[in-house]
Parts: sequence; C-alpha cells; structure tokens
Amino acid sequence: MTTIAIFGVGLIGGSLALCFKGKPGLHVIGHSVRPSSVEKYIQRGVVDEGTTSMREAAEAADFIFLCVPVGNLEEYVQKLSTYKLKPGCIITDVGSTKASVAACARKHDLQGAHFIGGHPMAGSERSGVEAASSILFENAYYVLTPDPSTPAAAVDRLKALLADTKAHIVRVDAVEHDEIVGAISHLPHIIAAMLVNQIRGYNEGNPLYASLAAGGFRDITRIASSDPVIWRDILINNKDVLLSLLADWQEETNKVIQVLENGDGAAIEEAFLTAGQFRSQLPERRKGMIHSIFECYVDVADHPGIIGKIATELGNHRINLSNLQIIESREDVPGILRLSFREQTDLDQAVELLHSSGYSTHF
Ligand SMILES: NC(=O)c1ccc[n+]([C@@H]2O[C@H](COP(=O)([O-])OP(=O)(O)OC[C@H]3O[C@@H](n4cnc5c(N)ncnc54)[C@H](O)[C@@H]3O)[C@@H](O)[C@H]2O)c1
Ligand SMILES: O=C(O)C(=O)C[C@]1(C(=O)O)C=C[C@@H](O)C=C1
Repeated sequence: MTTIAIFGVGLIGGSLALCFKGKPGLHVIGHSVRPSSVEKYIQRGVVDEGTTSMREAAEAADFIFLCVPVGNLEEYVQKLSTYKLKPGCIITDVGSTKASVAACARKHDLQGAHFIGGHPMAGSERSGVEAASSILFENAYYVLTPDPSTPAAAVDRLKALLADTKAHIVRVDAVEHDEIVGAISHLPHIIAAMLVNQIRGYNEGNPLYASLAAGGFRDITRIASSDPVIWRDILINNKDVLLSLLADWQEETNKVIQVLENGDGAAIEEAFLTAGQFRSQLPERRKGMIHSIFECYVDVADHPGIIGKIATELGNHRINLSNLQIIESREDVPGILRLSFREQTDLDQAVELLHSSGYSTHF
C-alpha cells in the first residue's frame, strides 16, 4: 500500500486527494490541526483517513504533499526534517512560487527523504475543500522543479503517482518558474484586483458602475475574487520578480497614455491585432489556459422534453452552459447528454444541481 499524506486539504490539496482516493494500492491521509476539519474531509469522502497529528501522518507516508499557503511552506519543511520519515519518502508541495521552498529544503537535512517542488497550473478563484474537484488538473500543466542533484528515480516515482491527475508534467528550473509564473499568473492577479478596486471607488460615487459592468469587466476580473491570504503570501514571496514586472507594466501604461494623447489609431489597431494573434495561439484545451472546456456526461431517460428541462434548470440557477450535445439517443436506450462549460465553477454547480435532481453524471 502506498500512503499519501496531504497537509492543507483545501482547493488544491483536496483536489489531489480526490485524484488519488479510491485508486488501487493508494491510501490517502488528510491532516488539519482542527478536528472539525478532519471530520469534514472524511464526511465529504475526500480522504481515507484523517488526523490532527502532523507527525503521525508524515511518518506513515510514502509521499507528502504540502498544500498550505506559500507563507507556511518553510515551517512545514522544517518540521518534517525533525520527524522519522520513511526512507525514500518524497516530499513535494504545490505552492505558486518555487525558489524559496527549494532553497529551504536544500538547507535542511531531510534524512533520506527527497524534496521535489511542484506547482499544478490549474486552480480557481474559489478556495477550501468545498471547491475541490477530481478533474481540476486534467490536461493542465503540472510543473516539477527538482534540484539537479535529486535522484532521477525519485522524480520518476512522483511523476508516476501524478499520472492520476491526468496533468502534463513539465520540468522547469525553480527560479525560471517564478519569473514566468510571475508574469502569467501573479501580475494578472494584481491587475485584476487593482482594476476592481479602481471601479469600486468610482462606484461609491455612482452605483451605475456596478450595474453596467458586463462581460468585459467580469472576464478580466474573475481572479480578483481569489483568496486574500493565499495571494498575500504569493505576492510577497515573489516580490522581486513582481517589482520588475510592474515596472514594465508601468512603461506599457505610459505608452498607452502617449498613444491616446497622440490620437494614434494605427498604434491601437496594431496593439489589439498582435494581442489577439498571440492569444489565439494559446493552447485551447488546457486548464489554467484560456478557453478551457469543462465537461460532464449525464444519463437521461428517453422522455420528450428532458433536454429542454435540464437546460432550463441550469439557466434558472444562472449556470452558464457553453454547449450541449446528445451522444446517444435511440428509442430503446437511455441517452447520454454531454454538457460543456467554460468555467470549473459552472461545472461544479451543474453537477451538484443535477445530483440533487436525481440525475447521474460522469466525466
Ligand atoms: N488557488 C489556486 O488557483 C492555486 C493553484 C495552484 C497552486 N496553488 C497553491 O496551492 C496552495 C494552497 O492553495 P489553495 O488554493 O488550495 O488554498 P485553500 O485556502 O483552498 O487551502 C489551503 C489549505 O491550507 C490550510 N491552511 C491555511 N492556513 C494555514 C496555516 N497557517 N497553517 C496550516 N495550514 C493552513 C487551510 O486550512 C486549507 O486546508 C497555495 O500554496 C497556493 O499558492 C493555488
Ligand atoms: O484559474 C484561476 O482562477 C487561477 O487563478 C489559477 C492560477 C492561474 O493564475 O492561472 C492561479 C494560481 C496558481 O498558482 C496557478 C493557476
């Protein structure tokens, strides 16, 4: 039996637990300092076993996943270095920054355990185990940042385990990771939050701002609703990279000011043309990338009007369906309906609603 201990059973830790739980030969232990949280993980069926003892979970584990906020990772690595871990145990994390935790692991004697930094490039603005999903990582990139000195066999063991996430594993240097992810994830989160706050200020003087905010504003600001503590830790941890990116952003903003002052229409066209071209080249069906498709299959009885009924029910709950397709519909067999959504949250809500209405869904 391979035992996996998860510290921080929230959105990411809970989603990993759901990927592993029930797979042959795997046993998942979830840890929280709060007994009520441990009870919740078990009740929700996210873990096989729960404990409030960090030592107990860590010493039983073949794999340890640290899924706590970035600001807590180092204290976890330090504590693990004082335990009697299984020889060859693999410690990994899912933090959104990689250089500092890698440096911390290098500093401690992990007594035969191997640290391999990790970062799944998938997530959501939601948090907590309630938002966890077994399909969160499907088709997403999952970055590993092992030190060059990490034995290849240890990296291969972790990769083999992560196959259950259905993510694409890529190896990236930890410092390079922080530079790139700073640009494609951390800077956009700053911009989204600051933009919302700018509009929030205007809205205090005139509530029409919020009333008229439509697709454009919502599309660019979804991630402004992300967890404040998670993002406080990420931004402070990646401060140097972000200060440099913000300086570039300031320069870009100055260029736009100049273009507008000059009434330079050609420059505006050029900016939207090049941006649109680059954006359309982004890979489509990868979570963490733009235009992900989130799908589920629903078994439906062969009743007239059933499809309309499901679509109406989703609409009544403001769940945005992006596509609907009948896979099988013959007189004598039940049909299968494929429902597609653009957002993980829409899929999660739809599945919950369909279950409560007695439909079975599968992925
Ligand atoms: N949210 C995303 O989109 C995303 C994506 C990839 C990676 N990450 C990284 O994953 C990690 C977890 O993020 P999440 O989105 O799952 O957050 P979350 O809030 O859903 O889960 C965090 C978990 O850590 C626990 N926790 C919170 N504060 C703690 C503390 N002080 N000590 C110990 N445990 C604590 C919480 O109880 C919870 O179980 C973070 O390091 C984050 O950078 C997040
Ligand atoms: O989709 C989202 O809501 C996310 O914010 C996911 C996202 C991202 O910026 O792409 C956020 C943080 C991570 O560390 C990885 C992925």
